[in-house]
Amino acid sequence: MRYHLGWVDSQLNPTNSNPGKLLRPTLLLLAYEAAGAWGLTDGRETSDAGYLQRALPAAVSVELTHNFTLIHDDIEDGDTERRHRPTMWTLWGVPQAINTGDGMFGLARFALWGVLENGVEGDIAARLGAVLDRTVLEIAEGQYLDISFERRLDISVSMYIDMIGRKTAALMRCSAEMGAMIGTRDADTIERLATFGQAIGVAFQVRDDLLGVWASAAESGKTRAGDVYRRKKSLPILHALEHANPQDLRTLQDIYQQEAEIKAEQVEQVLAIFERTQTRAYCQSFLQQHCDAAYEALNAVPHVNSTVSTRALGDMRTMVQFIEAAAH
Ligand SMILES: CC(C)=CCC/C(C)=C/COP(=O)(O)OP(=O)(O)O
Repeated sequence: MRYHLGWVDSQLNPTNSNPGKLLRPTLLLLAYEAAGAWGLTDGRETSDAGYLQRALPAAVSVELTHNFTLIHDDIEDGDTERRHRPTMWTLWGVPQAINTGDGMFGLARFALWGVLENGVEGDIAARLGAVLDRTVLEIAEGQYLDISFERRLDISVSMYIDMIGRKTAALMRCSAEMGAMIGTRDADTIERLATFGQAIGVAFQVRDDLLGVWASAAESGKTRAGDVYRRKKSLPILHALEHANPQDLRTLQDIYQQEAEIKAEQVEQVLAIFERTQTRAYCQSFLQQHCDAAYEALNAVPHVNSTVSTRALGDMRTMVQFIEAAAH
C-alpha cells in the first residue's frame, strides 16, 4: 500500500516509533485521490505528490481526533498499556491525561484549518469542521452506549451494531467523507465514499471481534479466546445469547455475571455454546456482508479520468480484502 505507515507517520510525528495503524489518515488520503484529487485528471497529472498537500491537514486532524479519544478511553477503561507502551494516565495521572486529551482535540480542530492555506475554499473548510464535530459527538454517544452495556446482558445484536456504528465506524466514515469533500464537489462521489468508510468501519470492528475469539495466539499475538477471558461484550457473545437454548443461556448468564474470574474450563464451555449457536458462521457472514457493501460503494464511485484515482480505488479494495480474510 502506497501510504505506508512510515510515510504518514513522518508527517505526523517524526520521533514516534509506534504510531498505530494510521488507518484513518490513510483512508482520508485515498478517498481524496479516489474522488479525483480536485481535478487531477491524467492530462493534468504532475509527477510529484504536491497535490496531496491539499488534504494533509485533514489527515492529521482525523488521526489527532482518534488519539484524543484513545487517551480518554484508556482513562475510562483503566487500561495501563496501549501500543505496548504505558498509557498517558499511568504516566501523568488522570487529571493531566484528561487535559492532554482535551488539548489534542483542540489541536485536531486547529490542524484542520490548515486546509485553507492549501487551496481549499472557505465553504468546504467550514463543512469539513461540521463533519468532524458531528462525528466527535457520535463517537461520544457510541462510547456512552458501550459503557452503559458493560454491566448488562440484555444487549441485542442490533443495539451492538448501532453502538459500533457510532464508536468505531463514524470516524472511518468521517475520514473517507472528508477526503472526498477535499477531492471533489460531486455529491454522489462524496456519498459513495462516505458509505464505503462506514461499511469498512463496521467490518473492521467485527473482524476484531472474530479474532478476539477465534484467532490462534500465533495469528493475533494475544491470548486465544482473549475476549471470552475478558468477558468482552462483542458480537459473538451477543449473538450466542440471542440464539442459545434455555440451558446454554443460563450457563452463559452465570459465567458472564459471576464475580469470580472466568476459568479455562468455563471458556471452553462458552466456545462450545458458540459452536452450537453457529456464532462463528454468523459473524463471518456479517463481516462478509459489510465487505460486500464496501466493494459495492467503491464500484459506484463515478469514474474519474485519472490513474491516481484508479490506483486509490485499487488500494481501497486491497484494504477490504485484508479485512475480508477474517471471514474465511
Ligand atoms: C469519547 C471516547 C473516549 C471514545 C472512545 C473511542 C474509541 C474508538 C475507543 C477504543 O475502543 P475500544 O475500547 O474498543 O478499543 P481498545 O481495545 O483499543 O481500547
